Amino acid sequence: MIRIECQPILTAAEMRAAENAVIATGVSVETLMDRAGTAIAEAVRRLAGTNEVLILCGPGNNGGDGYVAARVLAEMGVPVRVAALSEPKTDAAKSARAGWLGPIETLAEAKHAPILVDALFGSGLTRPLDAITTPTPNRSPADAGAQDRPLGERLEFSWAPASARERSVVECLHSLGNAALLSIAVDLPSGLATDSGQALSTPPVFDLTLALGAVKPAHLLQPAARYCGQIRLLDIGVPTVSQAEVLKTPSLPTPGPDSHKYTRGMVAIIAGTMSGAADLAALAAMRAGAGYVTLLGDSQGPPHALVRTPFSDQALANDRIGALVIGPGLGRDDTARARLEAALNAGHPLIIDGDALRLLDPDHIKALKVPVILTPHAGEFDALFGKSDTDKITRARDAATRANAVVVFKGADTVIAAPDGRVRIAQGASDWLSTAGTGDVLSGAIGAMLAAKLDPLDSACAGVWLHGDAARRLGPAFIADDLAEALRSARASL
Ligand SMILES: NC(=O)C1=CN([C@@H]2O[C@H](COP(=O)(O)OP(=O)(O)OC[C@H]3O[C@@H](n4cnc5c(N)ncnc54)[C@H](O)[C@@H]3O)[C@@H](O)[C@H]2O)[C@@H](O)CC1
Ligand SMILES: Nc1ncnc2c1ncn2[C@@H]1O[C@H](COP(=O)(O)OP(=O)(O)O)[C@@H](O)[C@H]1O
Ligand SMILES: [K+]
Repeated sequence: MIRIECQPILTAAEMRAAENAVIATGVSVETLMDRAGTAIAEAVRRLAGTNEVLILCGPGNNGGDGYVAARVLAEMGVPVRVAALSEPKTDAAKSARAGWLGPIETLAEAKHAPILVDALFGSGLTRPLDAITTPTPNRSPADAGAQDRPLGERLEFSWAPASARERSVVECLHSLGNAALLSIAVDLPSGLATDSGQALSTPPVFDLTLALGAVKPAHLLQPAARYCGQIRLLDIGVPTVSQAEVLKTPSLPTPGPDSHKYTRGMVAIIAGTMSGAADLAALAAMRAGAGYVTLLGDSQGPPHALVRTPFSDQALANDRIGALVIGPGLGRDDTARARLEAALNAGHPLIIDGDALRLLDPDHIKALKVPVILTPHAGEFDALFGKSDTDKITRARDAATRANAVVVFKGADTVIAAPDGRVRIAQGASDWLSTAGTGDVLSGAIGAMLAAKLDPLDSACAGVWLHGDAARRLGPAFIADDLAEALRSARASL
């Protein structure tokens, strides 16, 4: 089981293409399925201890993985039962099922077990689960005494139309999941759309999801990600590359004997009508490691290390400024517009956030001659780039190209895109980030990275990583001020 940080993220089609490339070298689908099922079995055995395992198998290759895992677990001596939704439909899944010599229960009548393994649907799901008319065998395993049969004795049933007592797949999954001590999803919890991260049906929340061969968008994008629990990758010997990767721990420069405040990087923050937001961005830039932070505009109070200067074109003309943050608490009045115009013309690398995003359009941003990082939340993104039903990765990537800027599309599933098509997706940090001012903190943290001369994509990634790590450290009910302070601990952990 491999941690997913830094791993490539593949869509369902990209994963199929990667598998097909391996198959073209002479490796059969059955071999890949065997590798997947064996890796699942090994992971499950480590977690299950002596507890009984129930594996739910669907009609496709996800179900095939389940049958292989069941066979391998049984060979290892782990108590394991199988419940199926229907007969397998693919050749590989049929052959995997043939390798399982134990009984097969119907999903609708499956008895719960302490360890639940969901191999109903994976990356092939295209419709909601509720639309499935679950066929049930015309002779139930209970009637046939299937539970009492020894391993090795085959039960053959023909599949008949649904009976009146049949329950929906979603209902079965929820009740089996609730009754389990540990629930594990194979590749994805059944019900999720691999590429968009939409929940076609609502699965239960799993404890662990074992991604097969590669991380998929649904492991990280909301709402799907909330159902996955911990995510670990299983290697099935399929080489993968992608322009999209899971956000990694940054490697950041630390001061040396020759460092001084300006070599560490100078960040300027432009204040506006709500100066608290700019204060938060400034504090964040300082705690993220900037050597010199100046706030241009009106604000008061600690920290004393923050250099407060009235806004002026002259203050803005300081050529030591390595990153200029504009937007947090800026307002949208005439003064805000004038400050924004001055900021865009100042020639410094820019982080554009909050209100400033509402005062601009993509063409205007594209025309800028300096590196630009945009940090919109969903509302600001829609206002700037238009609403769309397309998935968040595509939207972020298209926006980055359109504005020729790095786009940090924020949320519980922050997607960072560069104009060249590279994408990084953050693993969910803390839902307690849903509090006022945390976005201001992010813009300041990114400012510190850009001023330290990281390239714009790396700056955005490092800022998002520090922000998420700081939030995780704080636990519940923190406020944005705490978050800015905690960036120091996040940096110290590197
Ligand atoms: N292709 C390969 O080489 C490998 C695939 N693997 C597994 O295969 C999975 C993908 O397999 P599949 O493409 O067969 O897809 P799934 O097993 O995810 O199941 C989808 C199958 O059910 C049908 N289907 C889709 N939505 C449905 C619905 N709502 N109701 C009823 N039927 C529906 C589809 O036609 C498809 O055949 C991966 O998630 C992974 O677990 C692994 O075994 C590794 C090797
Ligand atoms: N569950 C969540 N809900 C809301 N924000 C979240 C969540 N998880 C992470 N975040 C992060 O919290 C920050 C919120 O920023 P933003 O919406 O701009 O707030 P504000 O404008 O009050 O500063 C973003 O960095 C976002 O990615
Ligand atoms: K599954």
